[in-house]
Amino acid sequence: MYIKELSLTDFRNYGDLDIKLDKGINIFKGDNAQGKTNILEAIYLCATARSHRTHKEKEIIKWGTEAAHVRIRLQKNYVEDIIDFHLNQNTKAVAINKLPIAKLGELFGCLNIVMFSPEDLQLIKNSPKERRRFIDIELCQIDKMYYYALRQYHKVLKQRNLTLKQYYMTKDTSMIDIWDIQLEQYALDVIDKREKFIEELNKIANKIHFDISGGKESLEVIYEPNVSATDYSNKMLKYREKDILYQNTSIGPHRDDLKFMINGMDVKMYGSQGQQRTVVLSMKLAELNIMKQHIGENPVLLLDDVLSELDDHRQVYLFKYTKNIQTFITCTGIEQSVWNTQKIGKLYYVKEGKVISKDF
Ligand SMILES: Nc1ncnc2c1ncn2[C@@H]1O[C@H](COP(=O)(O)OP(=O)(O)OP(=O)(O)O)[C@@H](O)[C@H]1O
Repeated sequence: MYIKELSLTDFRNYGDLDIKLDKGINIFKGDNAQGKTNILEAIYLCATARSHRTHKEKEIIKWGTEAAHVRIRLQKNYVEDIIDFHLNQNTKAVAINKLPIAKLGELFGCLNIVMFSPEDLQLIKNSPKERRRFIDIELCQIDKMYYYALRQYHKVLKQRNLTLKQYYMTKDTSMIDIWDIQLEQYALDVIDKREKFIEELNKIANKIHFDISGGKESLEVIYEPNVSATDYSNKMLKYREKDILYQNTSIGPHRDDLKFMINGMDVKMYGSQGQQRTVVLSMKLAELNIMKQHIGENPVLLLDDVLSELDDHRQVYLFKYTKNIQTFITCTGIEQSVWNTQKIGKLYYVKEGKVISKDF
């Protein structure tokens, strides 16, 4: 799939923007704080209904205006889709082909993206939350049932935690029992789907990593569920007293993690910075590959200021695996390796929320 056209209205530092995009590589070049990442954020919003960098979505509305709007015209294998994302002070609304969707989850799978930014390079060192986010963003895009299970899981979890907080007044466990029955069904679904996904990811990331490391390193991606599906109900009962005491649910997939091993060594503890970066690159490329297999066409790749963080060798691999994929690159300067090895489709100069394009 590829994005043919992007229009922004009162989005971040853009008033009105309407740009046509290339099927191949689109580069957005400009100094810091000019609006390059804002473009990728708009695309990300149309894929996930969320911003990749803020939970306070009202921040995206251009200062001094009332509402922000993004429109994407998307070409898929056989059809053209239009995605409209609208945000005002009170509501967020999405329409696909001019028909408003009732639930934001319906958007998942319409535009598939993989984003790679310098923060991702910290994936291994960062908190488990970031690693869960990595799994969730990918899985939600390829499996709508996962999205619903995860959403329901978090909704019920919130209710259970609220009930735990009220326990000291009510001394009633019947409500906790009710939440536990519901929670179990969603938890097991989430664990099962994560398990299968990591198994697939592991196989592909291993091959890619082996290739990038010149056959020297064997990567293993290990799913570390906080609790296995078979132990789930027993552990929930066992930890209930503790949960009541701490007023929080201590067991479940909201505490899952991932572990990375190279030739049997824990990368988080012992890996060099270079090894950690290569693992993340392998993971991202595996992510692209899995998405392609599941949706039957290439997703769109967003590279936010990440090229300058990758050495020539890693850049070569990145581009080797992303041929024929529509790619958006933001940068302050263009790496020589890109000029030398890549056919650039369009180059955009970004300055103070204005964009000037140059065709190749
Ligand atoms: N709601 C908003 N209204 C108007 N301008 C905004 C809003 N939110 C952010 N900006 C402006 O957008 C600019 C930042 O844009 P962006 O994050 O895309 O920068 P960038 O070009 O990617 O920079 P860098 O290279 O530093 O990452 C800043 O000038 C900021 O003041």
